Amino acid sequence: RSAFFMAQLSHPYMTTGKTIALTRRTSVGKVMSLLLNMLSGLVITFLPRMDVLVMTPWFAPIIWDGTFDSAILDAQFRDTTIGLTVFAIKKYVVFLRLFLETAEKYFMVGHKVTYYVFTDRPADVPQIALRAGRQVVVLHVGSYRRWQDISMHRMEMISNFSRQRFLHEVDYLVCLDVDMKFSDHVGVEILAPLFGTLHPGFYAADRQSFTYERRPLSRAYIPRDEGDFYYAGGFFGGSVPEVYRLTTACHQAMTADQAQGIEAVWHDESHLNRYLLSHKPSKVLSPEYLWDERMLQRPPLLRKLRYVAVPKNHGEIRNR
Ligand SMILES: CC(=O)N[C@H]1[C@@H](OP(=O)(O)OP(=O)(O)OC[C@H]2O[C@@H](n3ccc(=O)[nH]c3=O)[C@H](O)[C@@H]2O)O[C@H](CO)[C@H](O)[C@@H]1O
Ligand SMILES: [Mn+2]
Repeated sequence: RSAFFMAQLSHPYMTTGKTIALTRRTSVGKVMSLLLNMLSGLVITFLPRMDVLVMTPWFAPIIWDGTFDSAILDAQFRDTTIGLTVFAIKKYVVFLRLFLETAEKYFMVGHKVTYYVFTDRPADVPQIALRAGRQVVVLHVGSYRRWQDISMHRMEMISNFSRQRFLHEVDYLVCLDVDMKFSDHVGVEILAPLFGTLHPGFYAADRQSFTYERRPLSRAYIPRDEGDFYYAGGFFGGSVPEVYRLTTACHQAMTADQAQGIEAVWHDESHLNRYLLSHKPSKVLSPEYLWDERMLQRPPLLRKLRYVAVPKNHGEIRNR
């Protein structure tokens, strides 16, 4: 698009008599549309995205297609090892194959990756052909009866394993839901000391309508007049020390809530939102990085769907 614009600028008919001949034969509308076309070329060249917010009020980039150059970033992160944490407890092991197969196609291609698969069913972890420099580490963990407890205890397990081994094994952690698949590039553009992802249901909503925990008794409480974004529980991460701090704090807050007999409305996601309000992420990922095609119509500003929900039958899969 920018090359096309440059060609137009330097084309002789812009400055010769041909221009006059051209305008005479065309309507005002056509001239206007030519001008608009030039203007949009200019906008696309110098302001890659005019249709979306590309920076938070604390100067953290918001990652949308068109805002980054993978060749530059891949060179910057050449010697980086990325750990991906994913939980497949009880019936959720069925999601692992598609998750891992699509991750091999799209996640951090060309970089060193360790998949940390937390499961109570190690025998059910599928064997997947991996690219060079990538490995699967199966971590045998316990289970809980309620799906909410499994979801929440991910914070505790990531915290514990961060201290025991992730700190010594990888540079960054990317913490993901398993009931999802990759469908486009997810690379080092996401990496930062601390990052969260805009929840696809709320990226265009105002803070009053965010589904934060609203009861002051909970440690996840956020009043109506506070809040930057509504972040999704299914995609966050950062450097290992930062993820260690985040998961430890969220686990402590959930333990304190439990002692008060209260459970935050959206469990770990509510606590993640509370944490990221007082610890501003250094990068924010757009909903390209977490989308649900069954729940939402894809708007034109969403040029890529990089990581999308896999439909699941809640009755069949949860609490089993
Ligand atoms: C996409 C997204 O933002 N998802 C969040 C959303 O719900 P979801 O509806 O996406 O929650 P979910 O059913 O996917 O559970 C969260 C995750 O816990 C794991 N799991 C859960 C149950 C089980 O029996 N076995 C098992 O392994 C699994 O990795 C799963 O992906 O809200 C949850 C809290 O309410 C979490 O914050 C999720 O991260
Ligand atoms: Mn999920």
